[in-house]
Amino acid sequence: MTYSDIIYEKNNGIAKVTINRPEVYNAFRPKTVTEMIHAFRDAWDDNKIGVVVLTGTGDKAFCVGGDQKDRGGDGYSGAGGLGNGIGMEIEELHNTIRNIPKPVIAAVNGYAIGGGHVLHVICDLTMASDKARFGQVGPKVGSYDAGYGSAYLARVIGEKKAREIWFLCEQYGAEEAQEMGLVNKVVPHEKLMEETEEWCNKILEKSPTALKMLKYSFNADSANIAGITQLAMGSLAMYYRSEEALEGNQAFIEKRPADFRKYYKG
Ligand SMILES: CC(C)(COP(=O)(O)OP(=O)(O)OC[C@H]1O[C@@H](n2cnc3c(N)ncnc32)[C@H](O)[C@@H]1OP(=O)(O)O)[C@@H](O)C(=O)NCCC(=O)NCCSC(=O)CCC(=O)c1ccccc1C(=O)O
Repeated sequence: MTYSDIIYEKNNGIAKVTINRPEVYNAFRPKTVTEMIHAFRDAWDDNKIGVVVLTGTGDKAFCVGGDQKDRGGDGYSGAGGLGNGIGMEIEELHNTIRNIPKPVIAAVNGYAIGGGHVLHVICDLTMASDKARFGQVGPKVGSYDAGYGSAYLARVIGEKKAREIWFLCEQYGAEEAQEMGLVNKVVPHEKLMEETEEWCNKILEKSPTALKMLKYSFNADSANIAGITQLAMGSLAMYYRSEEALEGNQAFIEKRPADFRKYYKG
């Protein structure tokens, strides 16, 4: 596969997947997601690779979720049978990052927002630049991730904080994210890749089979969330087709606040 939306590199046991759409803050479209799945599967298949790094191009954003300009009344533009009706194979990508039997490190170099935030949550470890910003925006733009994005987030940081993140849609700096257990380590922005590679090399000194079984064990305890994710993505596909969801999407594109008040009926 020739990649246009990502950069995929392999070096000394480390595979690096870089989302490469800086003009939209590394938002993903259907093609981006398909390319990411392909790259993660290659890293899975390659026995010389022991660890995968996920990051974004530039110093503005890691990833800000789905490309809102690619979304309309039928969900994202790749509409078809794959992807549970959403129009992109995001559920498959989430499961691939979860199930690849090698540690995946998110190197968060800027905004990790919306579906981009969900990606770092699913990764095994998160290394954050001191300039990184974290948050969910779904309810502001007529969207949600009620699978790993909420249920697994609550496992990671606890129910109260997870609910706050989704219900208030605020942003959190790197230090605050570390305090709530959302990231493992915060480093100076310019040292992000150096420090991430140091962790990769520490991991590569360990037994790959032990690491694989440990990842399976950690995953087993939250494996039911794969089922919740199926339901969540199926319901999201239906929600995307509603007037209420479209209002959020249109408001973002038109750079105006969404008017959701009219949907509080009674
Ligand atoms: C990321 C922001 C907080 C950055 O704000 P700011 O610094 O003020 O910069 P902006 O001027 O807003 O943005 C700069 C530039 O980037 C464009 N852009 C930003 N985000 C997106 C995007 N998601 N899609 C397309 N383009 C984007 C923006 O338009 C500007 O370009 P101009 O040409 O200058 O206009 C802020 O931008 C922000 O909040 N962005 C919205 C992010 C967003 O809506 N993400 C999707 C949320 S959906 C979700 O959270 C749950 C759903 C989910 O996870 C999911 C599940 C299944 C499939 C898909 C998704 C999914 O993520 O959509």
